[in-house]
Order: sequence, then structure tokens, then C-alpha cells
Amino acid sequence: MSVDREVVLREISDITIPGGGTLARADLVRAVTVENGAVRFVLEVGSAEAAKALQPVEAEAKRRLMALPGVDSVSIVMTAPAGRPAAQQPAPSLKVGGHPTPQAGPQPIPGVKHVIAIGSGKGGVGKSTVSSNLAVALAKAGRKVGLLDADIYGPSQPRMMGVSGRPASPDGQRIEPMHAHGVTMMSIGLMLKEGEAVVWRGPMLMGAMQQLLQQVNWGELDVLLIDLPPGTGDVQLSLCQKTPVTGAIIVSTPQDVALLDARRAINMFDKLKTPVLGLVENMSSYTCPKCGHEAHLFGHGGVAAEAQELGLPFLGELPLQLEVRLAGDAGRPVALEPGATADAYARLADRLVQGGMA
Ligand SMILES: Nc1ncnc2c1ncn2[C@@H]1O[C@H](COP(=O)(O)OP(=O)(O)OP(=O)(O)O)[C@@H](O)[C@H]1O
Repeated sequence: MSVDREVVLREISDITIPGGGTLARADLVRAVTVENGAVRFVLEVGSAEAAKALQPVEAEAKRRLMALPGVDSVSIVMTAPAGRPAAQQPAPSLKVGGHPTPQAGPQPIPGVKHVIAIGSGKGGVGKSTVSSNLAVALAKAGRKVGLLDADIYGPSQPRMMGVSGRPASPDGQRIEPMHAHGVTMMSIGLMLKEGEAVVWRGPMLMGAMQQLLQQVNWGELDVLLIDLPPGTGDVQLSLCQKTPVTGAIIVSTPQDVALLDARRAINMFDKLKTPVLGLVENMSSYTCPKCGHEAHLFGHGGVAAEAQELGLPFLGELPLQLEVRLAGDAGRPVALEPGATADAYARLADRLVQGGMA
């Protein structure tokens, strides 16, 4: 067995710490590296006293790791965040995917007035497209808007919003969000190495969501839109457990199969006691640019009918248009330019503002 980061974390995860709990649960381990038999990591501690209390933990970790075949040295650095000169600061603690730190119930995000989750039952129905365009439309309406791309399986907001690069973390703790088209944004995709596969389990996802919600300097926002992964999984659960969510918008195509999945998503939000603000129909019609004929490739009106049946607001329909995809691929959401689609998004934004949700 070769020793790597995962082996190191597993080996020390159940070491108990003063005050109860384990190293893994307290999420104190940062920046694990294994190189030519040398294991190094940081134990993040709040103060000099805490560092002193953790000395037996440090010793036990060393003992266990030195016993692993192939490990020649173990170096553990304890860091206290405050008052250190910059040169001695640890690498930014952008360990998205770590275990969550204990948190008593949902915590509001400082400065953020409303949180709106954008979900769908099925992938590919345009949830990310709707999120980026709605964010832009809200910004155009003068709202202070944030957009958090929490689609861990396929983060697409960096591409759709035209943002790249790694977010800065000047103090190694807080994360500076990016800005594009008047929107403050952060994507889980910007925190991962390109092409990195995400195989996080529930607790790691919880940790990631917690960091993205609470560790990012969101600033003062009227509304933070959260682009969720499709379906009904751990991210949705984490979000609703970690922060009070004003409500969820469900995106669906008019197609029966997409609607069936949308119903599951609505059910899940009901169970999580998160109000569903309404349903949006995407790709509802296609107008041929040559002859002007309007076609309904995925059917039409299905989402409005579904909303009526479920007693939920129908928030509007958005056409299927080549420009929507091209604009998304180019990093300039179509809602930035004047036109029928921008108008449809402006109406959607206006409904949220008028309803006191954004
Ligand atoms: N109204 C539309 N007209 C044309 N293309 C669209 C429209 N809505 C979405 N698309 C395109 O469809 C593709 C999927 O859209 P998008 O990524 O927004 O879906 P999604 O529901 O977020 O998918 P997933 O969650 O599976 O990543 C993208 O290429 C996008 O540009």
C-alpha cells in the first residue's frame, strides 16, 4: 500500500481531541502532502492555548503515521490564525471538500438578505442557463446579486459567466468571490483543479457547501442565487441544513419525463421545509429564424399545467434559441443584450423583486 493523502487522513481521522470529537469531525487538518516518504500537514488551531492542548494529538498522529510502511518523516505544523506575519501564514485554507465544522442549525450568511436555490429534477434542462441569466437580469434591475455555482458534478458557471482563475484568499481563511456582468460569483469549479473528478461523500459535500456559503466574502447582497446540481442529493440537503433558504425555483422543460423528475425535486424541497417559489419552463418554444414558424420540440404548456395542479406559481416560459446557447458558451448570458429573451428574464426578475424575494 502506498501512502497518499487519503491514507494519511484515514489513519489519523479517529484520533480524539480535547473537548470531545475526532480530528476528522473537527476538520482541523489542512494541506496534507506526501513526498518521498515525508508526510507534512497543518493542524489548524484557534489560539496558542488550543495548540498546547493539541500536543498529545500531534504526538499520536506522528506515532501512527511513522508506523506506516514507507513513511520516513512526519512534520506537523500547528497554526494559530491571528497575528502572524504574512510570510508565516499557512497556504489558503481552500480545502473545499473537507468535513464540515460543527454548526448549530442553519446559519444566515452575513450581509445576504435572500437565498434562492435553483433546482431541477433532471440534468440538461437549463438550470445553469436560467441561473446565470436571472442573475444578470436581477443585476440589471439594480439588485445586488450573488451567484453560487454548487453544481459539483458539472460546474458550468465559470464558462457561462466568462470567469476563470483561482479565487484569492489574502488571509488564507476568507475567499474573495469573482465578479462578472454586475454579479458577484463563486463556483465550486474554480476551487478544483481542471478535470478533477469529484467523488465526495455526504460529509465532504457538507463541508464544501459550508465553506462556499460562509467563507466567501459575499458582501452585501439582496439575493444569492444558488445553481444546484440536478436531482435530489446531498448538496440540496446540505444547503437547506446550513443556511435559511428563502425558496427554490424549479426549472423544467415541458417534456413529461422532465416534469416527472421536477415533481421529485419539489417533493424534496417540501420535505426540507423550503418553500417552492415557482416553476419555470425552459426550451418551451422554438421560432425558426428563417421562416418564423414556431415549433414546440419538447411539448408546450406542460410546466404551467403542472404548476396549476400543484398549486404553485408558474413563473414564466423561456424559448429555445440558438443565441441562448451561444451566449452561454461565450460567457456573456443572453439577458445582457436587449431582446425577447432578455425581456422574459427581466419579467422573471421583476416578479421576484415585487414578491419581496430578491
Ligand atoms: N433556452 C435555451 N435555448 C438554447 N439552449 C439552451 C437553453 N437553455 C439551455 N440551453 C443549453 O443547453 C445546455 C444545457 O443547459 P444547462 O447547462 O443550463 O442545463 P443544466 O440543467 O444546468 O444542466 P446540468 O445541471 O446537467 O449541468 C447548454 O449548452 C445550454 O447552453
